Amino acid sequence: MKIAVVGTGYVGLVTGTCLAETGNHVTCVDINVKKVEAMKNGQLPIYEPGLELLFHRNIKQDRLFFTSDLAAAIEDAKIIFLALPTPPGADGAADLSYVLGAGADIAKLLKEYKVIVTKSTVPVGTADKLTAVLKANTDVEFAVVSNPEFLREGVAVDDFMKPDRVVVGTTDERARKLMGELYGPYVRQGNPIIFMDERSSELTKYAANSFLATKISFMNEIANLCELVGADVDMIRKGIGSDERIGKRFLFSGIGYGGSCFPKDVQALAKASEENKYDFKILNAVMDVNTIQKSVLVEKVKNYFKGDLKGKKFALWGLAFKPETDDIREAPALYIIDDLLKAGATVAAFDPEGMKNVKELLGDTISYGDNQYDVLKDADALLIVTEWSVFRTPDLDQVGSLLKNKVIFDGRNLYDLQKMIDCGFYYNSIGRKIVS
Ligand SMILES: NC(=O)c1ccc[n+]([C@@H]2O[C@H](COP(=O)([O-])OP(=O)(O)OC[C@H]3O[C@@H](n4cnc5c(N)ncnc54)[C@H](O)[C@@H]3O)[C@@H](O)[C@H]2O)c1
Ligand SMILES: O=c1ccn([C@@H]2O[C@H](COP(=O)(O)OP(=O)(O)O[C@H]3O[C@H](CO)[C@@H](O)[C@H](O)[C@H]3O)[C@@H](O)[C@H]2O)c(=O)[nH]1
Repeated sequence: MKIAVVGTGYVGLVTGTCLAETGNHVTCVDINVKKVEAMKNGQLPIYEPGLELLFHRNIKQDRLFFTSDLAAAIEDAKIIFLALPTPPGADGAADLSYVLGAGADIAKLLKEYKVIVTKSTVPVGTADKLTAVLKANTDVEFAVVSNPEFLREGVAVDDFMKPDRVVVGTTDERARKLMGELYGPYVRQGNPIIFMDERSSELTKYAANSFLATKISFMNEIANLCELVGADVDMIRKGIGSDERIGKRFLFSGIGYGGSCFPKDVQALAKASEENKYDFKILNAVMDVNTIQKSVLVEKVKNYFKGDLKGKKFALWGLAFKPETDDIREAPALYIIDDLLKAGATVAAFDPEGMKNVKELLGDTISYGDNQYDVLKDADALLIVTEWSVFRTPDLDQVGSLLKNKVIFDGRNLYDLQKMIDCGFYYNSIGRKIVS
């Protein structure tokens, strides 16, 4: 099938590449001309495990194309995916200008029936708004479909190729048939394509992200309580996670959820509720807990150093908002760096993939290492911020000898408490005993 994907960010590029992988002819279009040129030259603009292989294979076999010309991209496409940004506006509501703007541009180019699919995360009622924009600009028939994306960065290719479910919101029979045909190869293991109306589909995406964010904030509150009552959050995680009704996943307490989705989507759902005169109390609590949790690690540091961080040097392991991505949008590391710098400290950081983006954002306000040990020299303490695999089993003798003090603050609970005692570290993690 001929497909167009508008927007080649984390979602658009993965969607386009994975749709080409099952034999479709996919043209990806982006307004960022430099990015398009780089992709045409075989350069992948993001780090996403497994994507490079499929990207090169599908370009080489003439199934995956890039352009900045919208008309050329959509000319023969039966389905046009919109994978455009929906950032928070000043009031927290999702900004739909990219999606609606692209809708108007597409409408003016329509010559025959096409299916226009929103992959972007959009509030309830967007399909209606998009339909109205298209109708105002064309007399040609079309269908607007909601098809939210559930991929996680770092495992995006797997999530797209083998989704837990595909949600398709449409009341148009022709569109339903085309979407079913397109997604058939991705649900061969029996995971469902769940068809529903557009509004339910749009809300499903926000409900999923908000529920997951709620799980995380809940566990962060349990962790904070654990520290007061002398319990261990990791034991509690195991204890409740083995109940199938709760489930083992997404119960890890830490330094708050980040990334380009949870913070903005929880906020957008709260805003949409407010606009509908509904006081969604849980969401406000989830956001409040997350705001507090982002400062928990630096609070621990301040307590240890009796409030005086002036002139102290801190080593940071991890900058990306989660492992296996170079994405630093709403990364807890950025909040931690900001707090440390404001307190008069200096920061030396290492991240396997996230340093390029942080350098672009922060320049030399912090220093960077070539590897994780580089940043430890003469540091007053080490802070673990992202749980990259490479940080899981460090050479603790080397860590201890490079650091000025054998002090670790761990925002991801990577290490065994007894091991840290045996190695002579002061070790302060989340929701567990402080050991030294
Ligand atoms: N990142 C994720 O993990 C993820 C997962 C599921 C859903 N989503 C949702 O998907 C949407 C896209 O997210 P993303 O992370 O891929 O965004 P992104 O910022 O990485 O990419 C957006 C791309 O769109 C391009 N663009 C902007 N305006 C354009 C236009 N008029 N025409 C063509 N291209 C244009 C930009 O240049 C950029 O390359 C958002 O609504 C997001 O909430 C994201
Ligand atoms: O037990 C956990 C799991 C995650 N996190 C944090 O939650 C954030 C989000 O993590 P994750 O969900 O793995 O990454 P994303 O790539 O942001 O994916 C989420 O957001 C996407 C965009 O909407 C959705 O498509 C995905 O289904 C949804 O998981 C990160 O800061 C994690 O550190 C925790 O603190 N504890």
